[in-house]
Amino acid sequence: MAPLPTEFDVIVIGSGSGSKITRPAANLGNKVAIIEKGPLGGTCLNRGCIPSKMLIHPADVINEIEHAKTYDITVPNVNDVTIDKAKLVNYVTTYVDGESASIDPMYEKHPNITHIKKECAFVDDHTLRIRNKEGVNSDDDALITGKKIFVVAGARPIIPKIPGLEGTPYMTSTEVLRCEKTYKRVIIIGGGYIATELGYYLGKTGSQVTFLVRSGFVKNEDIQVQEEFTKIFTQMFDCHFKVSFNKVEYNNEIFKVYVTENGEEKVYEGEGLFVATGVTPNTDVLEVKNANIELDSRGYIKVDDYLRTNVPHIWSWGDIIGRNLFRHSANFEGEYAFRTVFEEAPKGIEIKPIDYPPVPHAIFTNPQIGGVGLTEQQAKAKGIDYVIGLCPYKNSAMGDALRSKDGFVKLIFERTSRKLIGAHIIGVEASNMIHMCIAFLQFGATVDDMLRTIYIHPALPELVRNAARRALPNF
Ligand SMILES: Cc1cc2nc3c(=O)[nH]c(=O)nc-3n(C[C@H](O)[C@H](O)[C@H](O)COP(=O)(O)OP(=O)(O)OC[C@H]3O[C@@H](n4cnc5c(N)ncnc54)[C@H](O)[C@@H]3O)c2cc1C
Ligand SMILES: NC(=O)c1ccc[n+]([C@@H]2O[C@H](COP(=O)([O-])OP(=O)(O)OC[C@H]3O[C@@H](n4cnc5c(N)ncnc54)[C@H](O)[C@@H]3O)[C@@H](O)[C@H]2O)c1
Repeated sequence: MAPLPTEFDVIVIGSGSGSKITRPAANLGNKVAIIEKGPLGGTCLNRGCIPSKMLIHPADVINEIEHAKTYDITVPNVNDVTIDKAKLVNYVTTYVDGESASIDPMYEKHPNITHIKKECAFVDDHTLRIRNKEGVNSDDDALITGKKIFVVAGARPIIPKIPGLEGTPYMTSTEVLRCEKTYKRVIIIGGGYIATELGYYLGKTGSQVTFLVRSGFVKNEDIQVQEEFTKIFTQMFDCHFKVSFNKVEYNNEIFKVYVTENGEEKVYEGEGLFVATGVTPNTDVLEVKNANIELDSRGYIKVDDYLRTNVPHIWSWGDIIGRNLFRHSANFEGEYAFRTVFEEAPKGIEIKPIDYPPVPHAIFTNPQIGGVGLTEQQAKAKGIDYVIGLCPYKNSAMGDALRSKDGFVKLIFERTSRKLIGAHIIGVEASNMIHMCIAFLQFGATVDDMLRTIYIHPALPELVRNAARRALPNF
């Protein structure tokens, strides 16, 4: 490898939403270093959003086939429907690896970009060491300096300290997404985004899954969404709640998970164990303390309303600041950082603090969940006088056509202004349906605005109108 240039105008650490700076800043003539220890594209492309959704869709197809009898369609031997998992995983892996590899030449060919394919760590607030070996600092590590540094190094799965777990071949999401094997039984620890999405995928593609959940499923959702989700998921899969974990054993290719459940000691067995208990920021590996970058109590980087750290020439966003752990919010932040630092500041334009529109989310299970704005419990905690409108899927023309038994649209309005303050959807196409509510919320729509809108008949969004109608008598 040719010796690295040592001085840069801009250093970007992390190639996920860090991509919002790398090429745009280089196109302006800045000498940019992008430091990425893994494949280009970050978590979303390589081990997150993209591969997970590509695997979940075939699981949805299997689910549809299993429910064919609802429409009097006979599928011979419905219990024998199988999937070539190795082929599917191979297809998805090839796709994401190809997409990632396609970013490489864009960086390699750019005259102003130096792509450093190694792990880095701070030496001081302008200097980074480029490690020859991951996790180890050595005297022959190269050092580079940057005038402006953007820390967009994300987060990684956190592993709980359960006695016996360390050293066993458990899987995190990273391994599940590339696992070609179908384990007969998989035990899943966790009940959040990753456990439910990938647990659904595993459960529909040939494994018997057992969810062991510390508290309950999808705890950040509106309380009624949590209840509906739990009702549906427990009909589909073996689910256990209020579980505490005592120890894990792995012998003869079988995991045994020892737990206490409702005061009773129990043991669950499986050939696979999937741990999905949240993430931890990559600030430790980066040795951000050497740059005196302030962290919060959980180890996430503290930034102000301009995404600046306490060090004036260092900015940060995305998972590593722990605000919203989504690719869409990280992209929004990255675009703000580029605009303010490289476009507005040099022109002397007064920089405004980042103004987040409502940050929506979706969970791509079956049923899907889509949400934006306040949950009912948040509205209550804030002392807001609110009005609810709720319409089950089955009370709509398209819901009937789909033979929906479950799911609903729930809208929350502020009583005096009549404005929408929260929308929560659980059911078919919830991740798409929520978008009209995102727009209504962002543009300050009232219940009356929502009812002055013409909805296509008989499309699913009529459910949103029906929920708004049902709110009216409650004002
Ligand atoms: C299984 C799964 C499914 C998901 N599904 C969704 C979804 O459907 N929708 C959604 O919005 N979000 C989803 N997410 C979350 C989403 O992937 C993240 O919020 C998003 O990718 C964060 O982007 P980022 O730019 O902050 O960090 P990342 O994309 O994680 O980028 C950080 C990069 O920094 C690199 N890095 C870290 N430390 C160093 C170092 N010391 N030296 C060099 N390089 C370093 C890492 O290799 C990484 O590539 C999912 C996550 C997972 C795990
Ligand atoms: N569709 C999406 O947008 C999507 C999909 C996947 C992941 N993500 C993002 O990735 C992040 C990480 O996802 P996740 O599912 O790992 O986190 P999460 O916070 O959603 O869920 C973590 C789960 O693990 C449990 N848990 C935590 N500590 C535990 C412990 N010590 N023992 C047992 N259980 C424990 C929690 O109770 C919870 O059920 C999410 O915050 C989310 O923003 C988003």
